[in-house]
Amino acid sequence: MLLHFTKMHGLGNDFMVVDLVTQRARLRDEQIRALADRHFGIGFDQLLVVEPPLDPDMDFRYRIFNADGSEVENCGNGARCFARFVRDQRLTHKREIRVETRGGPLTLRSEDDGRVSVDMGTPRFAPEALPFIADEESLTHVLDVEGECVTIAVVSVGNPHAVLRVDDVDDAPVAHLGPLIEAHPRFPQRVNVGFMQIVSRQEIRLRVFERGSGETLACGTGACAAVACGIRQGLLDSPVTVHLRGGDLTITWAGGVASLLMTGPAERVFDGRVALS
Ligand SMILES: N[C@H](CCC[C@H](N)C(=O)O)C(=O)O
Repeated sequence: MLLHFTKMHGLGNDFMVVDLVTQRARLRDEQIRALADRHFGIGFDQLLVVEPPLDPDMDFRYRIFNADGSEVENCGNGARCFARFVRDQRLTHKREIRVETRGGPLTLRSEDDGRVSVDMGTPRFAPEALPFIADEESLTHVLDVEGECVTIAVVSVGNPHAVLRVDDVDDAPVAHLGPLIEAHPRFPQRVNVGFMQIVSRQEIRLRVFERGSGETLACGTGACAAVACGIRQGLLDSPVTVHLRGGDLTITWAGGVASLLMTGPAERVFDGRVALS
């Protein structure tokens, strides 16, 4: 079968987006991994799948698969591209849609200036929310990484994140510590790893080694996670500008049970068709 898809990106975090509302297809893990390959396939950080909702109160089901084929709970940059895609494809005319994900419901709003605002829900710091193996909830935790003691903060924004502070993201040990923390045994379902440099109380620089995809140019849930941890530790004041390698996001959070709000761009690159074996 020929599968129609659209290649999109949010600040260089790139996606293959597939409409399975008007198309019928089942994608197996090995097919997703093959399509993710940047040399022998299409190449993407995540595959985003649009499906009819299971809950009639929702507009769509939003499924997310990493480059390694693992299905995950949330994808912030992808949510903005999802919102643009369903309107471009005339699957909805609504400006504001509610979508169901494995990590819970999201509200996506397409703004007049072409950007998309996403209500990312309430951050959860309890270790069991990630899951993360720890004796108690704490502002930070010390992780033994091959004999090196690494101080991290942990948070779930639907998907799990560990956030480290670094003096300068440009020489942060992303390639070394990223995979070691991603697969650390205290994270039974692995974890996304953020390296945060605090520039001021309302500005950070951030690099993210993503679970199942490696370092990406930007990570929306990673930006939300870093800001939530920084505000909770009294280091940041909302709203925060997050400088990622692919561009900037604005993250707002009033604390407590308030939602994290993210606003940023969503770009289409090309449409294509791929033969599924
Ligand atoms: N790039 C996505 C994050 C994907 C999360 C995925 N790497 C996971 O395993 O949770 C974002 O913009 O939020």
